[in-house]
Amino acid sequence: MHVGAVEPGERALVVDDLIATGGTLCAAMDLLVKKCGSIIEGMECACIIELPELKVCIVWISK
Ligand SMILES: O=P(O)(O)OC[C@H]1O[C@H](OP(=O)(O)OP(=O)(O)O)[C@H](O)[C@@H]1O
Ligand SMILES: Nc1ncnc2[nH]cnc12
Repeated sequence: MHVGAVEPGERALVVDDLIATGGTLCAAMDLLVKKCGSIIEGMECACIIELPELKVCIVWISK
């Protein structure tokens, strides 16, 4: 993620191409909150492909 990628007042959509354990997607969300949390109005995430055999269910809560 580049410095200044998200500016004050903007919304953020985090997209990962594939979700396996969800670790990468959660880490990206955590990074956004850590760096820009106080200036982001809304955050959502999405993935294109999931691996259903892993039966992953993500509950991400901003810390
Ligand atoms: O849900 P997770 O368990 O975190 O796994 C998903 C991540 O794994 C893959 O990336 P990878 O680390 O293989 O690198 P790549 O993007 O270069 O393929 C994929 O692109 C996701 O970003
Ligand atoms: N279990 C998995 N299968 C395929 N690609 C992956 N990328 C990360 N985890 C993966």
